[in-house]
Amino acid sequence: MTILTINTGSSSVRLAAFASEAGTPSELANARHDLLDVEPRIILKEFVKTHGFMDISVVAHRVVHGGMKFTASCLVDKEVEREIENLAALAPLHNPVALDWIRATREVLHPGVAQVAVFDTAFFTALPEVARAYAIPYELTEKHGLRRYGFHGLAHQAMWRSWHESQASSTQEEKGERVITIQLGAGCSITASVHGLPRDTSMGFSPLEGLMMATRSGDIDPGLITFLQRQESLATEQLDQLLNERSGLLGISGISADIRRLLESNDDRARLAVDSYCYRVRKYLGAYLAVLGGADAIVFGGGVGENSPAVREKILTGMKWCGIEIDPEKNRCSNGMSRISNSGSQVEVWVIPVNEALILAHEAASVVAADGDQN
Ligand SMILES: Nc1ncnc2c1ncn2[C@@H]1O[C@H](COP(=O)(O)OP(=O)(O)O)[C@@H](O)[C@H]1O
Ligand SMILES: CC(=O)OP(=O)(O)O
Ligand SMILES: [Mg+2]
Repeated sequence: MTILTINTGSSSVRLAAFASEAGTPSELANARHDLLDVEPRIILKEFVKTHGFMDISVVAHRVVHGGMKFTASCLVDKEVEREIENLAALAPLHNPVALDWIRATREVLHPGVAQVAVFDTAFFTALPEVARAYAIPYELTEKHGLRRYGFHGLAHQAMWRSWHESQASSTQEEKGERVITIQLGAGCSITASVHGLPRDTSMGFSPLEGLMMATRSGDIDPGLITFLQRQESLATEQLDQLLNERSGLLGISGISADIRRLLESNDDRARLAVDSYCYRVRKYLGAYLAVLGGADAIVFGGGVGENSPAVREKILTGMKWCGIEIDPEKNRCSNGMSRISNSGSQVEVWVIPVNEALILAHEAASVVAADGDQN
C-alpha cells in the first residue's frame, strides 16, 4: 500500500509518500513547497508523476482545527468536509488550505482513493481541565465548546516519540519522562508532557494564543483587542487579519516574518522582535518547569527550532540555576537529531527533526485498517 501524506502549515506544504505493509511505514519520497503561489493540483500531479506513484490508495491530510467533534483521525466524507469548513474561522491560516488540498486530491487522484483527516487538536483532547479552562462565564464555555484545544499535536507527538526512542537505547537508569517540546516554525507552540501525555500547551482555542510567531501575535491582553476595535473602528475580519497575518515578528520589526532576516539585521526593531520572541519562549519554559516540577528533557523542533542555534542559545542562556546548560559547540554544530546540552546539565536539551509525516502515515494506515475490519 502506498500512502501519500499532505501537511499544510501556515508557510509551507509538505508532501511525502510511504510504503506500508504490516509494519512501520517507510518513506519513499518527499517534497516541500512554500505556500505562496502554490497550486495544489499542479503540485500533486507533478509529485505523483515524478515518482511514478500510480498505486496511492490512501491520502492523509493534516487538519489543524478539529474542534469538539474530531478527537481522532477519520475518513473524509462530505459531512467531515463541512465541519472542517465550519471551523475555518478559528484557524484561518490552516483549515481553508487543508480543504483546498482535500478537494484537489479528489480531482487529481482516482476516485477510489481514501482520504483521512488527522487533526492537530486530537492529541490534546485529554488535556487536564485546569489547563483547558478559560475564566469566562461557564454557560458560554459550555454553549460554544470554549476550551484550550491545543495545536501542533502531530509535531509535539513526533518530537516526543523520537526523544522516547532515543531513550530506549540508553543504558542509563530509567529516566523520568517530564518533557517540554518546543515547536518553532511559522507557527510556534510549547507543550509540557509526562509519559507522552500533554499536561499543558501554549496554543488555545485557536492557533493564535501563546508564543510569538512569524505573523501571529500570540498572547496579548484581550483589552487591547476591544481598544483597537473602538479606536481604529476595526471590523472582525480586519482584527482577525491583523492578529494572524500582520503581527508577531513581522508586526514588531516591520521588516520580515522570517527570523533569519531579522537575525542578520542591525535595525532596532528587528532586534526587539527577536528578543521578544525568545523572551516569550523562555517565560513559558519557566511556567512549564513549574507545571511539571522540573523537566527531564527539552526538545526543539520546527524550521526555526531545528535550524537556528542563535535562537536556541538566546532562549536557554543563563538557566544553569534550574539545571539547563547547553554546550555552545554542540548547539552550533547540531545536525539532524542531536543532544546539545553539556554532560553536566541535569535537563537534557535536544534538537529533533519533526517528522509529522510519519505520524500522518501511521494514522492513515490504522484508519484504513479499522474501516476494513468494519466492512
Ligand atoms: N536556518 C534557519 N534559521 C532560522 N530560521 C529558519 C531557518 N530555516 C528556516 N527557518 C524558519 O522556519 C520557518 C518555517 O518553519 P516550518 O516549520 O517549515 O513552518 P510551518 O509552520 O509552515 O510548518 C520560516 O519562518 C523560516 O524563517
Ligand atoms: C498550528 C500551526 O500554527 O501550524 P504551522 O506552524 O504549521 O503553521
Ligand atoms: Mg509545520
